[in-house]
Amino acid sequence: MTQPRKPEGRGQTDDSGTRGAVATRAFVVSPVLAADRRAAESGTTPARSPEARSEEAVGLAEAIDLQVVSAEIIPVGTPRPATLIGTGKLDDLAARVAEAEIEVVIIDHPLTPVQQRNLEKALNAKVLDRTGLILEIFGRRARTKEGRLQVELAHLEYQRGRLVRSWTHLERQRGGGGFMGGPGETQIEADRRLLQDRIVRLKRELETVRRTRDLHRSKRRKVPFPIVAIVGYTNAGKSTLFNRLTGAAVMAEDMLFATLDPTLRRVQLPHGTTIILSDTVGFISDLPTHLVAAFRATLEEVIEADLVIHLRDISDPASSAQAADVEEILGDLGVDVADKKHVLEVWNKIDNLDAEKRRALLDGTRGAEAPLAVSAVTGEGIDALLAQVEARISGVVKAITISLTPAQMPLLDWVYRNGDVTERSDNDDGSVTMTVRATDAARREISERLGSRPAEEA
Ligand SMILES: Nc1nc2c(ncn2[C@@H]2O[C@H](COP(=O)(O)OP(=O)(O)OP(=O)(O)O)[C@@H](O)[C@H]2O)c(=O)[nH]1
Ligand SMILES: [Mg+2]
Repeated sequence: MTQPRKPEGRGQTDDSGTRGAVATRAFVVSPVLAADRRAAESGTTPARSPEARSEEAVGLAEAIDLQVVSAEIIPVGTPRPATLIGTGKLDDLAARVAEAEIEVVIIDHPLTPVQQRNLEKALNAKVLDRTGLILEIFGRRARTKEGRLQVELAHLEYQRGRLVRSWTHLERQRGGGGFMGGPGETQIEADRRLLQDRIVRLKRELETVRRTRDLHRSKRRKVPFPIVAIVGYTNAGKSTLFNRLTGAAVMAEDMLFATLDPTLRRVQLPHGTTIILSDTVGFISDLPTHLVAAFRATLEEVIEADLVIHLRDISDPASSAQAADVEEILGDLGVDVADKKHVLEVWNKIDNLDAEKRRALLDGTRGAEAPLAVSAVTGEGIDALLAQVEARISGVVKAITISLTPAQMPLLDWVYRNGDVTERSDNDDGSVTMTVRATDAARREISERLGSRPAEEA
């Protein structure tokens, strides 16, 4: 068995309980199944080491202010259906849980409801699996009404999935004389209906909130500025970069899922192009599917973005596994990650690398197609990033020259609001000729409204 490890870094919790209230003491247990290990070693996807996974689980636990007393990796040969972990290891764990006065045990592996219940009994502590933990974090972070509703919905869907599973399980057990003494079939049916009712009600409420937001969005969409969305694994430095580029003060913390609700800000690029920059929720491996689905609507900023910045923490040893996870989720959202014109990969935290690694990395990033390397903290590479973003966006924003006849003057105000007017001359015949910089969408609309195809400039 692996040595219990005292986690370092990140610690916003300590023994003295700096937050006044006494922190809840927790163990983080990462079961490593022999089958999972073999799959990882056969290497179809970039693998994370069990240590990296464990460290991430500690970060997740700390994100809900648990005081992680110990983190350990437990190899599991054959998973036990009742408890996942074998009896000997479980007894050993239970003794240490009691001794260290642990209230919560995080098991970084999916648990069936039965396993969760049995483990709670055996350990005499609350047990949360990875999905439960992530849902917990999201529940705490949600700020907007929509965010809260989305998390609640994901929670209910998660519960429903588990109810169904345990129900099937019990049905299989029927006649076998009561297995775990769980709720009876009718009770579960009733629970399920109750859940279903709440899900339906919640979805309706969410729909109302979304309609209002869509209204705001379509108003914003008329604004001629292209949207650039920063996405990436949780803790990659998205908010730090966002703050650096916008001068805003969005919460950037060494904490997983510091950002939940998307934040938008207007930014002016060096050559005058204005963009709307969006900071979004971080991604994580094994992100519960309910959660991805629930956040789909908020992630529409990403789906609709004119440019997606995929920010990676290149100093994290798990960086390539994280990038693979992010690309998978982006793909699920309908973003074509292979389209390098649309998705710009940026390597962050280069200040964290030692000189040798850094040189090796930067030598590899010289080519035109190579990712940009930056440090959101020191500001290194940021000018090059801005130039790159502007170059990409200039393909989206183009200048057009239009003329409004005196009869079309009522449209003048609209043009000003929907484009960036860079030149204007008022002609003797009462018409107005102007040069307008506008996005693809806005240009289309201008030509529709004017009933003519405006001349496009380079
Ligand atoms: N050394 C170094 N640290 C950085 C850099 N960029 C961000 N960080 C740190 O990384 C941690 C996470 O930064 P955030 O900006 O909150 O990351 P995020 O991607 O927004 O995270 P979530 O919102 O939780 O998904 C913070 O402690 C930052 O100070 C960088 O370029 N170099
Ligand atoms: Mg953030």
